[in-house]
Amino acid sequence: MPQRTRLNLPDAVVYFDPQFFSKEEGDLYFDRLMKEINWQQESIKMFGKQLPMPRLTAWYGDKSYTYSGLHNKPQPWLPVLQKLKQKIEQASGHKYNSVLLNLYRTGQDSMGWHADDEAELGQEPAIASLNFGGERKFSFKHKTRKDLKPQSINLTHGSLLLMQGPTQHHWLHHVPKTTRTVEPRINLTFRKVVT
Ligand SMILES: O=C(O)CCC(=O)C(=O)O
Ligand SMILES: [Fe+2]
Repeated sequence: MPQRTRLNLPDAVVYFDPQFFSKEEGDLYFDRLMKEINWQQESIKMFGKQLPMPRLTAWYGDKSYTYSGLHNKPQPWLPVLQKLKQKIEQASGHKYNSVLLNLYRTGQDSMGWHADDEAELGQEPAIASLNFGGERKFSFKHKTRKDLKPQSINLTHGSLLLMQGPTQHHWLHHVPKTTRTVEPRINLTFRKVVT
C-alpha cells in the first residue's frame, strides 16, 4: 500500500490510503455490492421509540455480534466479500471474520458518534474500513482530552482506513449528515469477532 499515511492522532494508530482501489475497480465493486448485498432497513430504539436507522446495513461473516443494540445474525460470506477480505488482510496484516456494510443513500444518511469498542471485538481491535461511491466526511473526537481538536478526513471512492491499537479506547468517530448533494456511498468495516 504505497500511499498509506498515518494520521497524526495521539493515543491512536490510524492509517489512510485515499486510493487503495483505482476509480475503475471501485466502480465495479460499488455496482456489485449495490446489487448483491441483502441491504436491510434496521431500526434503533431511541428515547423509548423505534426509529429507522439513517442508513441501510448488512452483516456477513462467521460469528454473530451485537452492534448498536442489535443482535446481528450474520449472513454467509459472498464471493465478492471474500475477495475484498483477502485483499484487505494482505494489505493490513490482520485477519477478519466479519464485515458490517453500510449504505448511505443520500447526505441525510449518517452515523452518530461511537467507538467500536464492544467486548466481542477484543482489547485492541483492528478494523479495516473500505469506501466506495460518494465521498463523505469522517471525523475523530478524543473521548477525554478536550485540548485535542476533532480531526476530519474525506473518505474518497476506493479508499481504505485502518484503525488499530488503542484507537477505539480513546477516540470516537462519526459520519455527519451533509446538505451537499452526494452520490450514494457504500462502506464496509471488516472486523474480528473474538467471542
Ligand atoms: O461509514 C463509515 O465510514 C463509518 C462506519 C463505522 O464507523 C462503523 O460501521 O462502525
Ligand atoms: Fe465505527
